[in-house]
Amino acid sequence: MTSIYERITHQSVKGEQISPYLQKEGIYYERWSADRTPAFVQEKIAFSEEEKERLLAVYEDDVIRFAAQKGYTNWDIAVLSVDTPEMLQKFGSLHYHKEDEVRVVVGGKGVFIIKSLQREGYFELEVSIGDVVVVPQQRYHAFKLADDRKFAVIRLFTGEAGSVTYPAEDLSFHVKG
Ligand SMILES: CSCCC(=O)C(=O)O
Ligand SMILES: [Fe+2]
Ligand code: NI
Repeated sequence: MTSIYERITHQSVKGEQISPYLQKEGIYYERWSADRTPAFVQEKIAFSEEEKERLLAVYEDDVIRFAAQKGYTNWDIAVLSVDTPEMLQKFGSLHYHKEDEVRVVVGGKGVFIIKSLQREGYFELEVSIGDVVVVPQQRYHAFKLADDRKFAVIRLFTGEAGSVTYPAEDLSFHVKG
């Protein structure tokens, strides 16, 4: 269930407060139907290439519509878990991109840690299957797994470079909070 936790104020934001909160923070958010998830997504941590293709296929119509609507030109699927320490390390470090970070959650749960526009510090956005999130270019953020230790997303890009990661410096940031 989507939720927000403000690290500085220790406030939580849930339910219908989520959309207005993210709008004020400049984070695009929408919900897609999550009732199309193939059974293997719940049962496994790592997916075969064939399973990744199957997962992309069940979202393909929505992905094509969304890409056309927002001008994204290509997409792929990324699966993070305790079995992908290098990706966890890379995305767990504070960073930004020079294009939007566009993620459709198609498996598991995850936490985006995003630098607030409204106040000092960072807020944590926990997302799950069906959540669509766009972290705008240049925005400082990081990522960590949630309690079910795996996270599968469809990533949409505007350029061939994909989402190149640029390290960000902020001494007040700690991925654990
Ligand atoms: C793998 S989705 C979220 C992690 C992230 O910040 C990124 O992909 O750049
Ligand atoms: Fe990122
Ligand atoms: Ni520290």
